[in-house]
Amino acid sequence: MIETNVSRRHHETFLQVIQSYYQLTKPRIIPLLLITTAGSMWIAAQGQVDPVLLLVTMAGGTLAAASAQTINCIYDRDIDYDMERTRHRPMPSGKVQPRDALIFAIALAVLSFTLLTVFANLLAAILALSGIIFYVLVYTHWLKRHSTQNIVIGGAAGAIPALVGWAAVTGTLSWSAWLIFAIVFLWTPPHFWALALMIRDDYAKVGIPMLPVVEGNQATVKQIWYYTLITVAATVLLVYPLQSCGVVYAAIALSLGAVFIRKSWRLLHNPEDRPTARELFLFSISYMMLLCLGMVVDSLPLTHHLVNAVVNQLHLV
Ligand code: HEM
Ligand SMILES: CC(C)=CCC/C(C)=C/CC/C(C)=C/COP(=O)(O)OP(=O)(O)O
Repeated sequence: MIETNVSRRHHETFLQVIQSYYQLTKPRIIPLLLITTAGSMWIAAQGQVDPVLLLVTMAGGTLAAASAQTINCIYDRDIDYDMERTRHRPMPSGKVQPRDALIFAIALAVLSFTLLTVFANLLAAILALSGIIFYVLVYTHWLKRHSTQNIVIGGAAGAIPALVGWAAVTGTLSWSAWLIFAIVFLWTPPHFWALALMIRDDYAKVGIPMLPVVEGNQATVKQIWYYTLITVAATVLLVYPLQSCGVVYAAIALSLGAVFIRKSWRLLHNPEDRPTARELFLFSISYMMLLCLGMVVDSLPLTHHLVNAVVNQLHLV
């Protein structure tokens, strides 16, 4: 009986340790990063992605993002302790020691690099590694605590998974790859600043110079508005002049863009309204997810057949 209790306690502790390491990787953000990788892979492969390559690239991307986030958790443990939203993360709550977390992060990065080099290619591996380095050095160390433009420039790290996907399929980077990168890059300010408007006080408390803290809500919603317009305009360039996507993607991108612009417009006229900011933040996630799924669906051979059939029918009429 006593033995059973002891082994149950060991079991619980083991599960808690696993859970703490899992939390260090900020796992809720990773699926969307992978969806941008997938969108890019499908366009690059013209709708026919090798399932093994897909699996390897997703795994490599996951490991790289997890490594980057873990190092960010180590570095930011001081401010994470002071903010309500982040106080219960494994580092500030003392569940994982910095040294152990660092070993974990390095192991993840090495695994990611090896996996991508062996089963995808060196360019994909180098890009993923540069994503980690950029996120840690440029965003976390250099900009986050020092500039209102922290997430604009730092946001480039979050756009790198799209490049990884393209590189994994083709071994090179093309204009379309850079355009998908640009779409995620330009989308990041509306995504993050909408959230920053909601949790401005938390950032102010720890002295992080997020735009709403330093320049106020009015200036922030104006910036969100401009970035929203440029993001939507950028999504169209994949159709024309790059011709990497067709009508199905165009319809999806324009419909999503219209909603994104409408919500951003509402925030522009209600800069102090938290529910409006929250709505835009939540929509930004659906927007990126559906846009990338639109890229995938558009690129499928079946979609091309259907579109051609419809066009032929229209010609006959
Ligand atoms: C520098 C750029 C970025 C910053 C500063 C940022 C910041 C944040 C923050 C602070 C949250 C709230 C998370 C929480 O409550 O713990 C969040 C949520 C989220 N972010 Fe971002 N983000 C950035 C870029 C991205 C990118 C590139 C993606 C994916 C393409 C992304 C996907 C998400 C998702 C899916 C959520 C919701 C997670 C949930 O359900 O809780 N973010 N972001
Ligand atoms: C290819 C590759 C490895 C890319 C990795 C890039 C990456 C991890 C991007 C995510 C960006 C992000 C969610 C930042 C959170 O900001 P924060 O850490 O300031 O948020 P917090 O206030 O919640 O700590």
